[in-house]
Amino acid sequence: MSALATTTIQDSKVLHVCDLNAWYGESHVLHGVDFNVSRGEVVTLLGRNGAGKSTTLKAIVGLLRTRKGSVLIEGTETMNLPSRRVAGLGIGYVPEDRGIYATLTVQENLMLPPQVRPDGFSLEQIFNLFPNLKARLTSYGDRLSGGEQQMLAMARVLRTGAKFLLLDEPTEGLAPVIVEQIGNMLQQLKRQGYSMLLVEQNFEFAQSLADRHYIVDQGRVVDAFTAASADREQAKIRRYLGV
Ligand SMILES: Nc1ncnc2c1ncn2[C@@H]1O[C@H](COP(=O)(O)OP(=O)(O)OP(=O)(O)O)[C@@H](O)[C@H]1O
Repeated sequence: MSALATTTIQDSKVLHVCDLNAWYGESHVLHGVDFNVSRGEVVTLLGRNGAGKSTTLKAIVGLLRTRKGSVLIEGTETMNLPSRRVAGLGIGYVPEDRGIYATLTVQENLMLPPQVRPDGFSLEQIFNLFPNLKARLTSYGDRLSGGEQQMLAMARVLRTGAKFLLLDEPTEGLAPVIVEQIGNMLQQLKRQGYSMLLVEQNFEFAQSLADRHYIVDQGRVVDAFTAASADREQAKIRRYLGV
């Protein structure tokens, strides 16, 4: 067996990405991305449109398979694992489009993905965290507001037992009051020990949650900030984001 297939390292990192390259067809989009997430941490990937943030998430979970480099999840090298095995390591991905099935009800959408760990959220825990979903249980996916779809998408991965969440722009297109609700829910999950990798355009939202931030530009990580240094260097970060 190759060294890659058998690598398992015990440390406090839930994610260790090293020299990640990825392609869409001939188009080389990620050029050696390096970063990590420790257990219980909330880490953001910030950057301008087209910088490569969503592509980084897709390459990590194996939805984009034309890739090279190393992605250790919970110490296990995943580059040669099928997506099903990657999910089994306890990683839950919420894509930018939220992936809600329009012709299935809220309950059917919730129950669709298989449980990957025994200690996923029960329906009761889901309704405690997302009370709106209880009232909408029999509504079809296409009848939900953007905020309800985002909550359903998050609830669905929590039910699977995933403890490490990859969230692609969870606040995109949502009203400020809903953004605040989603921020509160993510804070609760953080207090419960969930690790999160968050792609965000909304720096204020990212700042309210994250322990650390990475700046992605042209398919590379070009800078990194702790929460404290991000407070001091807001002007520099805004320049990176072009805002
Ligand atoms: N399916 C695809 N096929 C070809 N090129 C793509 C595809 N998806 C994204 N790209 C290109 O890859 C590059 C990185 O895109 P990516 O979506 O990762 O950026 P991003 O940082 O997430 O920004 P955004 O917020 O705009 O999605 C961009 O140049 C984009 O045009």
